[in-house]
Amino acid sequence: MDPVHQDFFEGGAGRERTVAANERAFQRRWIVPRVLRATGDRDLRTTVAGTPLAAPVLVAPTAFHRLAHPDGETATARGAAAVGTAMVVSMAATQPVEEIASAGGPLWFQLYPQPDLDFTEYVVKRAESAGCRALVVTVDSPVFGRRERDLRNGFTDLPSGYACENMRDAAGRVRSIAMDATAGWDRIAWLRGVTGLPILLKGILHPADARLAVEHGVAGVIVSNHGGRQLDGAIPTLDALPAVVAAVDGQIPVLLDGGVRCGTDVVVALALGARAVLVGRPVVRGLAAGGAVGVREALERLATELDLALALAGARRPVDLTPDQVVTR
Ligand SMILES: Cc1cc2nc3c(=O)[nH]c(=O)nc-3n(C[C@H](O)[C@H](O)[C@H](O)COP(=O)(O)O)c2cc1C
Ligand SMILES: CCCCC(=O)C(=O)O
Repeated sequence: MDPVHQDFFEGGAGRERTVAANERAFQRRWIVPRVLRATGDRDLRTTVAGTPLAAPVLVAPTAFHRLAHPDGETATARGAAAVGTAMVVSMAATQPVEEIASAGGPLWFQLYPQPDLDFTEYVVKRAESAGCRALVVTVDSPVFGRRERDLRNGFTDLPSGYACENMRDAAGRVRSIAMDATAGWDRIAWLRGVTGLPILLKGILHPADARLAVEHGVAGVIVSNHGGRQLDGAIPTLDALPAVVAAVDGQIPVLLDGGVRCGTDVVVALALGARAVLVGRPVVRGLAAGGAVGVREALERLATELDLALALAGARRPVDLTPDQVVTR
């Protein structure tokens, strides 16, 4: 891969403290196994916002897949479909959502709220018509994070020949993605009026925001700091998870992304109350290394490791894990 593009995929904001801390937070947790109780077949399946998943690991929305592999987002979607999980298509995808949907697996669509409401509605309708089953609204990006690697590399836009295909307006012109600092909670209420799709908010870290999310009738929240690409110094997601879980009090599912790299990481997040996790960079790395097969192998490996870790932790199903099975040292 072009090292400039690799820096885009791997990098984060500022001094990349949060990028590093997301992974480190998992290293500080230890699993306390239970014994002699997880009898019978294990079952990794779960359902989130109406979408059944073979395992509680989804593909996080990440931008610009054609820069990682010529087959782009379509390959990622094929890899996800092969393992029976959902892919969240980024608004900054380099292929049209209709084409990505041809892979056949369940898709959700990630939206950056745009200041042009008519255009926002147009994009949402398009995702809906393409068969996307949920809308993931990214709320941690009122402005764009300062990515030092990209600034140093002069990487400010897609190279020519590539476009954010889902940013085409009705006239076929590609708009640039705006970060909308004017979007408030009323925008979520507005979105609920323009789509019947379940809405999940991505980028919740504060328990008070989690409660507001419940009050605004969303179908779920994703505890996320955008993989450390927005606010450098933001709390590691695993550290933020317990308070968010307590705040929503079982009313909606809580998902988490950031730093999930292996099956035991998934066990820790589930035990602390996440319904499912999403993975960003591991999927991009799989895509870069081997296209659809690489994505499939990265996700299969996580599912296999999760199955093994569940068995050894004494859980038959993800919901059997309990918070007392994780300690912090
Ligand atoms: C290269 C890259 C591009 C991303 N693009 C988007 C995006 O378009 N929309 C979005 O909501 N999040 C985006 N994210 C954030 C991811 O959805 C997710 O929060 C993060 O990658 C999870 O952390 P992980 O990479 O450690 O798994 C991006 C992350 C990366 C690494
Ligand atoms: C305008 C592209 C946004 C991509 C993104 O969210 C990221 O790189 O983290």
